[in-house]
Amino acid sequence: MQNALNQSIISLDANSFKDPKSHPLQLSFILQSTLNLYELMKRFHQELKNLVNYQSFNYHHAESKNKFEVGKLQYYQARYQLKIENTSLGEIVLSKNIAFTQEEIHTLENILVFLLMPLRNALAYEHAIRLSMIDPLTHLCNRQAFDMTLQREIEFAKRHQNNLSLLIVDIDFFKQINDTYGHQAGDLVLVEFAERLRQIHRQSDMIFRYGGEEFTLILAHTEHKGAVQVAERICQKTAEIPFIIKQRNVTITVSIGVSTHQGAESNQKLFSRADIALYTAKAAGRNQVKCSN
Ligand SMILES: Nc1nc2c(ncn2[C@@H]2O[C@H](COP(=O)(O)OP(=O)(O)OP(=O)(O)O)[C@@H](O)[C@H]2O)c(=O)[nH]1
Repeated sequence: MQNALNQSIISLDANSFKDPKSHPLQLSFILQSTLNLYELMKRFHQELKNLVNYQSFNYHHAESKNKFEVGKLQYYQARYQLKIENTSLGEIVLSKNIAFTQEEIHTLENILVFLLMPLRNALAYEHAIRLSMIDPLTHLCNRQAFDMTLQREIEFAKRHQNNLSLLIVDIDFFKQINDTYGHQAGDLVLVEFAERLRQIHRQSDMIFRYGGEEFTLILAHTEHKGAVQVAERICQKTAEIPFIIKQRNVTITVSIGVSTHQGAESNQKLFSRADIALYTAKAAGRNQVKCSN
């Protein structure tokens, strides 16, 4: 098997550009004019396939879990770990069912060099966007991420006629916790509660800190009955296992509103129904689940 590993230093040779469309300057411009990682990989692949014959193109960046895959992996592979100084920019694997020629490897290595800086920029941009979607206290996704995810999941559910439910979970009398034990202790309760939610609901990318002491869960592929079961479990487990605050066992409860997506309903409507259900649970004495009908 042909394997070219750890090619972090690649020599530049403009003569190897056989296709006039892919002149280095033009290629550089094409790659530098996007910060979107997916778009960048798409453009790179489009340019590269004019110069090198291959059947599959695979990009993977382990740290950010980004992937771009075209075609099915074949026996003969050219594999490159992309790096700038000590920063890993991921791995590119090209493959085909006959061996790469020396000329192809040479061209490939020359063209890869143009990807490095735009790739570093795109990864940094993506990282910054991701950070802006994370709540720094609980490390759950934040409200902005929730709005985007709910929109996406509703569209997906409509297209595939899947069930989708929403839970809004609000800690009861949280102000009292702050007032009694201090704001820092209140913060620790939020962190612990977020961790408990992760344990109860394994799809942690669908749990959000909506704001303050309010959390939301998007339950994809979940009909009304299943969503109520999840909500009941959160409610029971929260009340059942006391939180340790300043070496004291403190019982904390939550109220939960549940709604299940109906027909062509908008995300605002789905959210508003769960919110009304939450309000009903609070009004009915808290520590309980209420559903929207
Ligand atoms: N410690 C801490 N407190 C927060 C944070 N965000 C919001 N809060 C507090 O959460 C409390 C919410 O209080 P309220 O809206 O009155 O609700 P509650 O006391 O939980 O009462 P109910 O929801 O009606 O059961 C306020 O005291 C906010 O200051 C945070 O990040 N950390």
